[in-house]
Amino acid sequence: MDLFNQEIDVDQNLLPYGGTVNYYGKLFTREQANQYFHILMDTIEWKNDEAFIMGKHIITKRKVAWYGDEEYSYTYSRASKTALPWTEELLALKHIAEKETGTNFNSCLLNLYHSGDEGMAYHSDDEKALAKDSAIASLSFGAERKFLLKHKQTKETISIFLEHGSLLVMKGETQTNWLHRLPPTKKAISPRVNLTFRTMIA
Ligand SMILES: O=C(O)CCC(=O)C(=O)O
Ligand SMILES: [Fe+2]
Repeated sequence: MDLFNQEIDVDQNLLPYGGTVNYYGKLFTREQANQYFHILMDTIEWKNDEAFIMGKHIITKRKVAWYGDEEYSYTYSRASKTALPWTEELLALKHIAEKETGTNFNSCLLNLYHSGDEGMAYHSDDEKALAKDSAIASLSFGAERKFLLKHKQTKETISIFLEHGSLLVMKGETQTNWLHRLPPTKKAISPRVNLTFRTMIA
């Protein structure tokens, strides 16, 4: 699959300690990635995200969607969602992520950032409903954005550029020891779609 990224060592751990993050680079040609981007924009049931933060009901500009094998319920910041059944393209992308990583996934959380104004604050994907220390495969389409990881104790920060049509994997103890965020940026004005394939405990 990695015909375009012969220079990328997918086994290289980008974290110095406390977890494993591998960047696979671009899995698709520009044309294929453009096609997936447009299909996802058009076919996914995008909704503004809701959360309760410090007692306040927040509605984000960023849109989200949640798909899975079953009608999993996913709760964070006291707002819950029920997984929708896979679309044809999501299932195809899930199979590609599974083949690349050698891991099976049963659900996918999608994010749509309309522009560089929208991002995601530091968090770990360590909810109880997720299998502990399971791999998370993150596919990106659209605007290239910076992705940051910060160690919870040492505060050491790692920066990765997520390209159009690329795959990033976080696994092992990454969610236990590291936070991650997608910072807003003045540079990217075009939209970005991100898919994170996950394993929910049935
Ligand atoms: O958009 C991204 O690359 C990160 C998304 C993310 O961290 C999440 O959905 O939990
Ligand atoms: Fe996350």
